[in-house]
Amino acid sequence: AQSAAGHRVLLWARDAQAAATMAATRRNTHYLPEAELPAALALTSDLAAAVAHGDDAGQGLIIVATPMAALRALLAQLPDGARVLWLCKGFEAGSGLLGHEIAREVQPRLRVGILSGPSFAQEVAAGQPTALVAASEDEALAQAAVQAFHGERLRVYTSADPVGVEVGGAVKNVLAIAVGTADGLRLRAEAAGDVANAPGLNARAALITRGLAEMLRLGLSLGARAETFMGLSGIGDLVLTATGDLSRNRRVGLLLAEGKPLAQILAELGHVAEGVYSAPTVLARARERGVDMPITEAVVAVLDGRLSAVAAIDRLMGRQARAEH
Ligand SMILES: NC(=O)C1=CN([C@@H]2O[C@H](COP(=O)(O)OP(=O)(O)OC[C@H]3O[C@@H](n4cnc5c(N)ncnc54)[C@H](O)[C@@H]3O)[C@@H](O)[C@H]2O)C=CC1
Ligand SMILES: O=C(CO)COP(=O)(O)O
Repeated sequence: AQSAAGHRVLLWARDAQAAATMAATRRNTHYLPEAELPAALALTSDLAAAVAHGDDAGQGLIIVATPMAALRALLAQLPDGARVLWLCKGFEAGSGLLGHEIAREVQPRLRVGILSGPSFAQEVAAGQPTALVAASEDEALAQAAVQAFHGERLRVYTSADPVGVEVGGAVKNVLAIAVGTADGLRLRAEAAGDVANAPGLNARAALITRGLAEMLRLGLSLGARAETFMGLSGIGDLVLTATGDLSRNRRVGLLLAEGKPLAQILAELGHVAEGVYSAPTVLARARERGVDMPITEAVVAVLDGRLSAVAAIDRLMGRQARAEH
């Protein structure tokens, strides 16, 4: 998309063979087979060259489009003052940190922001209409993201709430696993011709809405603004990921409901499902702050193999009655 917008884009891949194959075939057959790479897109496996190109003496934009697990190492290699946006969504496993917290820890002199929102990569690559949000405490950087990416097929809004945008992106992945699991149970029940007691469409709407309440509670406790969760990176991405079958996190849930072991699901997926890695850290950070996140808690227990999908629904339904807000 950036090439199409007329920018000089140099795409870095850590694997030299993969970079060479993409340069020759103009396809990324493993990760995005449907898309033809634009002719103007250059490729390299030389990180220093990619960083120098993206930094462009502080005038360019570096976009980190790796899983969350690679963000820390990449940020540490960027020069002082570089302008960087990342696309990854999650809490770092182990440290439990969000992207902007990692940046503050490893490279406080970067100018940082997040590009997030409901955006399946396949649809973006196909030029299908998409709306995103660029979030940064640095207003000029958010505007630079708009300059770079906003166009006929991609609307980019700005936000000054990176905390809210990152919490939304991280928590919606966990909730998509929950909704995928419930939908998987429904599909199984329908196939067996016995839907009595199975979670249906009512349950899906309840999980999305009560999940949004969990996201909001955690976000507020971390300093986010409430209105961010009503936006593209909150409810927008939650609806997309929880209900769209292109979602890898939703697919993890669908397969958990079939009783498949998590290790097998992840091996077959071939892509990252960030919710699997974020779920325990979301829960840990929520507990630190005394925030109640029962759906997240159920997802963690199902992923750990401590609770079956059916028992998770029963546990959520069996909770004590309370006020909605
Ligand atoms: N695929 C999508 O529709 C969207 C994904 N995201 C987020 O973007 C991030 C990346 O997602 P995808 O690209 O879809 O995942 P993916 O699993 O499909 O692809 C990951 C890519 O990162 C590379 N990679 C993995 N580990 C790396 C490392 N240590 N160093 C350098 N490169 C590494 C892989 O080779 C591959 O090219 C995730 O945090 C995801 O939540 C955000 C919006 C949409
Ligand atoms: O973040 C996404 C869409 O906005 C992609 O979701 P998945 O990682 O679940 O595929």
